[in-house]
Amino acid sequence: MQTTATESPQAALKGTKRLFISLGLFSLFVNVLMLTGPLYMLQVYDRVLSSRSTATLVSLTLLIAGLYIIMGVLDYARGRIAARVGALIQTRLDPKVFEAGLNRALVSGERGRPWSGLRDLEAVQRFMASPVLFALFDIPWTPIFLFAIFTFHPYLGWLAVAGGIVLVGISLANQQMTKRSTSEATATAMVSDSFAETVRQQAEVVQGLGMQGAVLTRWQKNRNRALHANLVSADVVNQFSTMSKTLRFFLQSAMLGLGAWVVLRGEMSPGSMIAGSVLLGRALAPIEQLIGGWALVTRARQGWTSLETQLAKSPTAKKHLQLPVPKPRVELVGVTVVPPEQQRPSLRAVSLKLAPGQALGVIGPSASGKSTLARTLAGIWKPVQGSVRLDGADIEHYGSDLGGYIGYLPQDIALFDGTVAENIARLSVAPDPQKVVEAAKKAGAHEMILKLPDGYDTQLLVGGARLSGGQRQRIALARAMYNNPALVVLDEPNSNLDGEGGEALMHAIRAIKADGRIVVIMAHRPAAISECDLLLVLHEGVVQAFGPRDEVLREQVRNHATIALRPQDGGAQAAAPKAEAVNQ
Ligand SMILES: Nc1ncnc2c1ncn2[C@@H]1O[C@H](COP(=O)(O)OP(=O)(O)OP(=O)(O)O)[C@@H](O)[C@H]1O
Repeated sequence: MQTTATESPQAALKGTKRLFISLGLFSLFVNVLMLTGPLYMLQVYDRVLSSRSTATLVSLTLLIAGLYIIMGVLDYARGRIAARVGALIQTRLDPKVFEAGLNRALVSGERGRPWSGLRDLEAVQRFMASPVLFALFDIPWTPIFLFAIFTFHPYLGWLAVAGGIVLVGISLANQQMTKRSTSEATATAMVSDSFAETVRQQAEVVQGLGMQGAVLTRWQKNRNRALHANLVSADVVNQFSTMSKTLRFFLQSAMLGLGAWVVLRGEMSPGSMIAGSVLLGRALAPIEQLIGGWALVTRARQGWTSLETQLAKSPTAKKHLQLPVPKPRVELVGVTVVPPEQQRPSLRAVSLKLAPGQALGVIGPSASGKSTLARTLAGIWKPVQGSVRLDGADIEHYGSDLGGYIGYLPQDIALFDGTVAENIARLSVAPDPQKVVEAAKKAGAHEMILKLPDGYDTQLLVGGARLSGGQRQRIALARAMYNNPALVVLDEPNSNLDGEGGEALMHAIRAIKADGRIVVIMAHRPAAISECDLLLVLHEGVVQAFGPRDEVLREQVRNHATIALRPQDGGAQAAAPKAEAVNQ
């Protein structure tokens, strides 16, 4: 059976039909073999006891022992098959669900929201591996067992049918009453878990600002709601489970009682009386099992539906013809960008061209669109209008290869669980040591990394070294430089750097330029643009100026001086000559 990744839950079921048919066949044999118990009793009571033949008893017992062994093997086999179908579905859907989680996180508004994808999938897998699934396969046999009871005596048959109807009623009521509490328990547990995770990640802020009490109260609110919903659901399930169990016990005794009465009337043998009672137990067992495991069924069903919606919403990466490795030429043509889930563009009609070996500095006040431009250049946000071109091709046409051609250093740096080398190599399975060291050297981080406890093999995050903000930023810079990307985008690269780190950054920018590649630096601090040839000034998402750095700076200073010197009631003209003078 292929384990290739699929795009939807339905597609994940492809090819499993045969496995489900074999589950049905195994269940058929298991259920047929279940008849051996009642048949054995029938024989023992009606034949052995009356004939007093020990030989018949021994041979019957040996026969039934063999049949029970076969039944056990078949039951075990169907359990294995079902668990593997569950695992197969999970393996097939895992990549798509994981990707859907990533896509969802890219939509800013969704980033902090709890996401249930992987848990939904696990719920489906758990259900497939549970005996509750077999209750569904066994239920079709209930009418057959009931029919067998009818063959003993219609009275017994009717009693069994009545009992069955009451149990089905109980199971439907159970289903109805646990639906709401189960989904509430799932949703609130997710919210509280996700809050706990955020708090754990921000433990230092929580400690530093004395927020422990407040976060605990907030977390407990949802936690308790989940607990309450779980309790309600467990109580209901327990209540119905007990009802059904008691009813079944009673029915089995009632069956014996009714059977005895029928035997006394001479209308049935004593063996049928016992066999009828056992058959009744078998007929009702799947219903009882379903009632007990209903929470699992509901959760799996919710998970399946939720996966269908989530995966349908998550865009599928288009297949692209693989383009050649791009040369470092970048062009923005009328690029307008609206951040995800926002209405207003944060970048409007930006056009510019960058040639190999050029460094562009982007400046502007807070919220002027610098990070938006960085994300757009890195292909994270797509323009609603215009296009970003790398070596003449729209960056979208590079598909998933794009990341390899671009180096991106975001404002919020995240390193991953792994060694320094693995982090620099962007978590590739087999990092190329030469390329790792080359990137670190170009980023001016090599010496700093060598001083770490295990150098490039220093473990980061889980159980590993705690790095300073500057060290993290320098490793992230090396990661952006890995494999010599045609375009390197640095969003506030010097926010955490000291003098040495700042010098390393300048070294990195010079290295990119010397290689004839392109670097774009979003900057707040003037030091970061000292190596830039070009400067772009953004204001409220609009280009205010673009051109050679010194020209743009001069223009900016002139404008600034013009505004600063402009009399409140006068015009710019009056101050202009003075501004000129300022520039000279
Ligand atoms: N993740 C996001 N989701 C939605 N809107 C965003 C997001 N990031 C930024 N914006 C919006 O885009 C606009 C431009 O923000 P951007 O981060 O690009 O500015 P910036 O110039 O980088 O600011 P700063 O210098 O403070 O980092 C802002 O109005 C902001 O509300």
